[in-house]
Amino acid sequence: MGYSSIASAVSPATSSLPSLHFLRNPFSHSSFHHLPSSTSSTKPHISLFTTKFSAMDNPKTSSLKESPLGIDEETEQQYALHSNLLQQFTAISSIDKAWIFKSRTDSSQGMMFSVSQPNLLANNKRKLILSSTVTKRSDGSVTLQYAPFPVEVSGVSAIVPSPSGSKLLIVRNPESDGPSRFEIWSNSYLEREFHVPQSKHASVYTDGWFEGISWNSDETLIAYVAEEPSPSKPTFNDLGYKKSGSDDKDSKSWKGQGDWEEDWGETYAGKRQPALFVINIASGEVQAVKGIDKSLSVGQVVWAPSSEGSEQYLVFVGWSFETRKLGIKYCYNRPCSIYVVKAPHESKTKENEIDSTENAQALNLTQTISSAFLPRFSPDGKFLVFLSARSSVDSGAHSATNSLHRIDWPKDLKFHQSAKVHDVIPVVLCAEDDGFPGLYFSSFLSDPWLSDGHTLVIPSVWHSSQVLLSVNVLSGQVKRITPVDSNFSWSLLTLHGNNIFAVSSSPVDVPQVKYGTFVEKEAGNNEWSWSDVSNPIYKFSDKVSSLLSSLTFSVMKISVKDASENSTKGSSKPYEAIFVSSKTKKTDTCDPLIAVLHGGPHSVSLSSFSKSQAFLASIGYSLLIVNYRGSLGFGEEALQSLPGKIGSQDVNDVLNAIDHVIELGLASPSKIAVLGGSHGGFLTTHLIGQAPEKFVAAAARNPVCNLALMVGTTDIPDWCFVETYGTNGRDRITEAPSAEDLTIFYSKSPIAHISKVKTPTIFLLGAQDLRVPISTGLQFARALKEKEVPVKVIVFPNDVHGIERPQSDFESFLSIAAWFNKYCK
Ligand SMILES: CC(=O)N[C@@H](C)C(=O)N[C@@H](C)C(=O)O
Repeated sequence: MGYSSIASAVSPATSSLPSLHFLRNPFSHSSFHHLPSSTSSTKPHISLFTTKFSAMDNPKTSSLKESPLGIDEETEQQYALHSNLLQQFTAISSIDKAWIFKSRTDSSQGMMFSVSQPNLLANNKRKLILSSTVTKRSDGSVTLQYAPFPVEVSGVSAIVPSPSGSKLLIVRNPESDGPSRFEIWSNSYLEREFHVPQSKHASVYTDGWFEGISWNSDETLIAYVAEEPSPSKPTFNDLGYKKSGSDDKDSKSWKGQGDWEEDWGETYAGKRQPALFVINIASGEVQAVKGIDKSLSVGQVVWAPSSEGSEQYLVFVGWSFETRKLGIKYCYNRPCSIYVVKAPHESKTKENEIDSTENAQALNLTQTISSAFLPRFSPDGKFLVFLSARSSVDSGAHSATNSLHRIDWPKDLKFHQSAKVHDVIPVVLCAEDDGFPGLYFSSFLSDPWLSDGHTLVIPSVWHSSQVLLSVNVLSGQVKRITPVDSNFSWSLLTLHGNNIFAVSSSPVDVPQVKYGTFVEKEAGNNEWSWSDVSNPIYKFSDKVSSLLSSLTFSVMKISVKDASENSTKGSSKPYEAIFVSSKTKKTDTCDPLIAVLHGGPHSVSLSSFSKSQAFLASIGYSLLIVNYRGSLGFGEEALQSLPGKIGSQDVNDVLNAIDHVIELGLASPSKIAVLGGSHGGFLTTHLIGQAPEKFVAAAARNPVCNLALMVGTTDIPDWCFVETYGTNGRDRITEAPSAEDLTIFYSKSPIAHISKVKTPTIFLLGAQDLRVPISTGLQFARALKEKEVPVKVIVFPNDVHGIERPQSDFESFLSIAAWFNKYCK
């Protein structure tokens, strides 16, 4: 999710740990240094309006001096004042993943942590691996002994241990048109290395959505998802067209562009056709899986259980589309199904070629449900469990409450399209006060099972926190297994048997690794017990530590103001806001307040650690992070109350939450700023138009300011219809909106209120954003400038919707701090 809606797990860290670059270890490659696609450019950002209008203000209202650098003196001072602190926050590492391996001895096991840390200078993320040994003490607790140093891994796109833990697959994706590299490591040596050329396939998907990399049970084959080779392009030379078939490159010919093909939109630029492949790790032979209709994009592949001598099958998710591919990032409303297909096997034909075509048509196992993804087999292979976003598909909302399902797997491998789909956890419409609000998650561990073989452990959003749940997939019983009295957020790292490693954090507490185990009490009264274990990277700056210890947070319930007789029960229940403030009240006056608004709108701000928010709180702001109705984690009725009412219900929920803290004496009405991205930017720019007296400063990151402009240029025009009209809007979706549609889009947009805006506003815009194209933010900023409202715009030329590249993120929050300090202190 974007815009810190779900902050990543982060650990205390130090930037002074040595990084070892071994020439030949599993994670480094001497000749190939992979950078995430978004990190390759070092071009400076373009700050619009910097010459004529100084770095920020309108010329008529500002008397700021312009420095030769194009930065005014005040901004320079602010940058100098806060940049070092922001760097210290930026340097805090995140614990991204962990793997636990089979026992070395009865009491100890090997474990590996993957940790990342932004590298501002290189504008990429440093990835580190730290090994450790877990030792179980007689009292049931564990200790972790880490290797003395982490190892930096570069150029690695995916790390996937084999089921037995005796082999490790390392995938290195090409930067441009080189091959994809597969390395198979065994203990400490490289067993095999294969280079798969672009003519076979382009990059392997490691995006967390289409991604699926799966070892078969005897560890001889790996199934994975990769981009199909690009379609051939016409070649021309000085005589005209060069007939196809000749791939020769010479200086006298050139490649044309060929037909344009739709891709999957935001963050998937150029990704058109994820397809299935299997590599044999003895021979390096790569086969495309046959029998899958070309109209399907596929992902999330796993091997079906197999017995010796029987055929092997693959289970995967397929996404189809009608006339165009609509953006898929953050959009769970794209219909998808689970399929089964025979895995390719090598049988020699007359011509001695590998043939894997017979009887190979993929079968859709979930035709009765509009969405089925994240397939996982039970350890005994008797059933297949999957998640469904059918509420989202059926309503058109981009994300909604999920449900969990089960199919019994046929022993005789005779598959039926009409396989019975059992409901394990249905969609929760309206939760009892402290009851389970429904399932909200979109990724699983590859092996999420407790030792009984039928209980899953999953993370899920529960109001403003992420908790861990156990789900018995036979009985449908759901239990919250992280402490009920904790309002921290938890994420799952790995589990083994009934032992869980997780990370827990809060807005004012850096992530802490936790160990959880199942304590068997009297019959039927088993409990989970949680303890702290040492963090993989444990040192961070004393300054950050002391600033964080001066902060506190609470989760507030806010009563709904506009509930009517027609409102559903779920939409009349209180929503929540996370309030972060200084522990000590220094004077009679309150600290200035920033209302922080997530995007989506069907996303959530979690009670987890976010570096940028902690930085703003540390420099003297209280934060009110509002989970307005429509957010994930509060049941389906509350979520579905928003589509059709954007720009009013959500705006009023935020104003109501702000009034709540003012009434409690926690904020001063004259010192309120607002900050949000995407739909949170829609709210930010709406609020300064609809409540112009309320806000003294605003910051909008890739904001939706004009739906009438966005609808024709975004990768998700359907979103504009559904959020504007509600579920009925699905019938109006078209590439050619009518004049009536455009009028309604305009009237529901922040731009409709522009004449009232007077709040100084900073805009942070990613020029590569396909979701909310830069034109909508620029139009609003230019209109404000025309009205002589103080405006600053920073455009990040190589950033997409999330503006997450380290230098862009750093400059964004430093500039937001400077802007707020100028107008809101
Ligand atoms: C579905 C979607 O991407 N909506 C955008 C307008 C938005 O608000 N995006 C969220 C997810 C974000 O935080 O970027």
